[in-house]
Amino acid sequence: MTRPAGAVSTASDATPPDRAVGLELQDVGITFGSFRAVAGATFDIHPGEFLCILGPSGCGKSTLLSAIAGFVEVSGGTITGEGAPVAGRNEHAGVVFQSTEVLFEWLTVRQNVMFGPKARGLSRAEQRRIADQYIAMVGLAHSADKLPGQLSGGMRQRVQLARVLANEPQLVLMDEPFGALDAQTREVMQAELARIWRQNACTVVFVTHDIDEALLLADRVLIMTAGPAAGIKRIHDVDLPRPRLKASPEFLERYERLREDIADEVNKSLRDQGLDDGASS
Ligand SMILES: Nc1ncnc2c1ncn2[C@@H]1O[C@H](COP(=O)(O)OP(=O)(O)OP(=O)(O)O)[C@@H](O)[C@H]1O
Repeated sequence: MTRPAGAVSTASDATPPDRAVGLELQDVGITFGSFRAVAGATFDIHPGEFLCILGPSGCGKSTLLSAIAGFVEVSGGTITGEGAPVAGRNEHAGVVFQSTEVLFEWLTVRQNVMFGPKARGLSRAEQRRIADQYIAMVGLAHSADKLPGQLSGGMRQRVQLARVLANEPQLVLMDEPFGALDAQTREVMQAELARIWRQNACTVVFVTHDIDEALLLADRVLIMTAGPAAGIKRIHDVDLPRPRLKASPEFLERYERLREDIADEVNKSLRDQGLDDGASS
């Protein structure tokens, strides 16, 4: 399928899937020793939605995502899923990190992706079927027998995505997964992710620095305040039909709204770091 440059095709009319999970965060606080990273974070994650989290560098986006994943304990408030508190590792969640260092370098692409299905105790035939399905989905069928060290950065990121998706998580948590990619690979990956999200009918929470990326992908964009004690500044509904075109007047108008909203927080954060305000414009 040919798409205009910069367009990401996602289903705006996708029916909320039965299997997708939602979460409710109520007055969540996260501290590291005496340092309050996040305070008073209250918001819902809707089942089946694509939620992007934007905020100044260092404000607490990864920390919040880690708490949702259950990697970091909350020091106050609650995170609940389907009415029950999420305790410990969130079993519904698959996490995609910015770094691809989490790949097993001594295993082939296929073996990396088979890892989850194998851990779930599926038969070898089933492990391979699932792995090959997700490897094909991220466009790496021709590289299934290669080692991660033989792949480019973008291909490694796709292996990581396939490995997480092979666990068929109901909730996919992504921490700037495309941050290290060149612009062109990033666009391809954004489109691929949008397609997989639609096809797998899962809930996605996606941390990014990039307003364009958030507007291309998200149903809603959550803006965090500058830290310490970062909270939720505002949540924007992205009421744009898909596919979205970066150059369209509607897109640019939303972009400006988000940019204005985030600018104060970025400036505050830069001031706190002793950097010039002008650098953020
Ligand atoms: N394990 C930790 N121990 C102590 N402080 C931490 C720890 N993890 C994060 N922090 C602090 O919490 C704050 C939020 O960090 P976090 O990595 O969540 O920010 P971020 O918004 O994801 O940053 P970036 O945009 O630069 O990736 C920072 O001040 C950071 O130094």
